[in-house]
Amino acid sequence: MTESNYDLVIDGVGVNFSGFQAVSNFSMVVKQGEMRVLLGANGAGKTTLMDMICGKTESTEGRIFIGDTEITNKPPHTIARMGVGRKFQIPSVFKKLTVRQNLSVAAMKNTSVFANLGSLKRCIHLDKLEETLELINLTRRADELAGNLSHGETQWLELGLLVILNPKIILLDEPTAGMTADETLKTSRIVNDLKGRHTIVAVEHDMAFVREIADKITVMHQGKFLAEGRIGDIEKSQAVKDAYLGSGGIA
Ligand SMILES: Nc1ncnc2c1ncn2[C@@H]1O[C@H](COP(=O)(O)OP(=O)(O)OP(=O)(O)O)[C@@H](O)[C@H]1O
Repeated sequence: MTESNYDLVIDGVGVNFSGFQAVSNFSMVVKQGEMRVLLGANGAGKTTLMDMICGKTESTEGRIFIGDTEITNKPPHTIARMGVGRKFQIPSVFKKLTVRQNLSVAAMKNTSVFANLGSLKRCIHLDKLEETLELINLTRRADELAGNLSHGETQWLELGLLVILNPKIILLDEPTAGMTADETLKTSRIVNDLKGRHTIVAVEHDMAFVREIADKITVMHQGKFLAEGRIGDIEKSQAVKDAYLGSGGIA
């Protein structure tokens, strides 16, 4: 695998939970730098698919690759080291540390760039830290305790903790859940900034947000692939309307 070619390839994956087939023969390819949204009704298998990509759930069929490197059923820490980062909805920030300290602690985990901090590496570290603060809109809140941040700001910090590790692939679980309209808009700007630099897969229900960020959408239904395309195609798809959105179409 080369640094310039690391499409996320999901080839016929499935998982059977003691007789219940939650995901079945599901395939998709996400191009390097692409922003892909996963849509589907409750129980469609989106979270289970994300769990298989990051190693939290073992698949019982199929294979997953980053470029040419197979990651199927490797332990989560190995998959993380191979460049897959996931942001869950529940924040894991240190509330008693400042925003800057939180990012600094996270950056230290990136042994490839920041280990054995010499003066040059310390400079890289500081540059990356300031760049990340800027990206997540928290430069002016950098010295605030993380425990004092709003819900939206906490989610952005959480994203920053991921981005500072420079993952190839970023998995986002409903990144705008619980956010105000203004926070949702700012989040779409952050995600759009990340496009091209990272390959992103997001599970998201907020269609206004999806319209802002998605390059392409993949729709799942009852654990299976249902449709894929640009938002216009998905909005027009009768299969999607029938299976997921109901006769009312996309909200
Ligand atoms: N560990 C498990 N054991 C048994 N069944 C499971 C397990 N995890 C998920 N399921 C089932 O698999 C199906 C898919 O669940 P999943 O959470 O992936 O759907 P989803 O598309 O993410 O839904 P939502 O939008 O509600 O989060 C559901 O029927 C769920 O109950």
